[in-house]
Amino acid sequence: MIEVKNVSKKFGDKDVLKNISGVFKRGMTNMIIGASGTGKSVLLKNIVGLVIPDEGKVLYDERDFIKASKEEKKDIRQEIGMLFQGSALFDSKTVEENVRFPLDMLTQMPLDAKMDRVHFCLKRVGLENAAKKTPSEISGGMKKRVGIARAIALETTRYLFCDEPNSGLDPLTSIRIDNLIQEITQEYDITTIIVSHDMNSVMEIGEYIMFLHQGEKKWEGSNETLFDSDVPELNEFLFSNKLMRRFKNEPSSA
Ligand SMILES: Nc1ncnc2c1ncn2[C@@H]1O[C@H](COP(=O)(O)OP(=O)(O)OP(=O)(O)O)[C@@H](O)[C@H]1O
Repeated sequence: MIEVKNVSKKFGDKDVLKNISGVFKRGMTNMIIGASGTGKSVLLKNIVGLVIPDEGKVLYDERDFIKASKEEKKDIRQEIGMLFQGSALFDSKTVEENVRFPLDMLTQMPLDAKMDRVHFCLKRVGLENAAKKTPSEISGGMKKRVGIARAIALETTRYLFCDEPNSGLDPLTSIRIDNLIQEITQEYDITTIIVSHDMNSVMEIGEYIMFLHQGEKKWEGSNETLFDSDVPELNEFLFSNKLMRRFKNEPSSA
């Protein structure tokens, strides 16, 4: 579980995050959603320690990340897997070398054990036959899978952060990636936080959703309750496209 308590952040005189609190539970796909420029990525950066909040706390299973010693921070970082926007793979390395990268950087494991782990992770994401390929030889969806395999390569992974995991993917591949992230979250009992403005993803896997608007948390809930809200900013966000407006105006056939 990750708890964010009263987090605020200013850049210059601009309040980018205003007193944000929320609980991201273990074994659940938690999402931070909102329009562009509303503070989603800055909140994620505050959670992972790339940005230090001006005020507030970030607790990793009760461990205060901001106040933690260097050693404690190192321990927490070993438990974090990141799936970056655009996958961020090394083009010159093979798929297998990309997945091995965190093991090379952060562990003293013998090579045999590393390779076993790499192949286990590649198998889990359905890429056991692509181990020797380079990123330029595989599709966008496969690259995301490599990114997921790399994010869970460390056996210590307890937290998974995904920044726009579906960017650049077609809707069907996006849903497959969403489902894979959700399965892995449940299977390994990970606390997953996904930053997204993809409504398909939100509806597919948004078990806990935090909606940000201009740096403020305006709503929280699940994909089950998303459409019951009377928060104008959320409704404006949800019904910003024609398809959703049509869905809103169609009487239910149920
Ligand atoms: N390092 C920084 N210095 C100054 N301003 C910043 C910095 N990082 C982000 N901002 C500003 O903070 C605001 C929120 O940015 P953020 O990247 O969190 O938005 P976002 O909701 O993730 O948007 P998008 O969906 O487009 O990625 C923006 O106005 C951005 O310009």
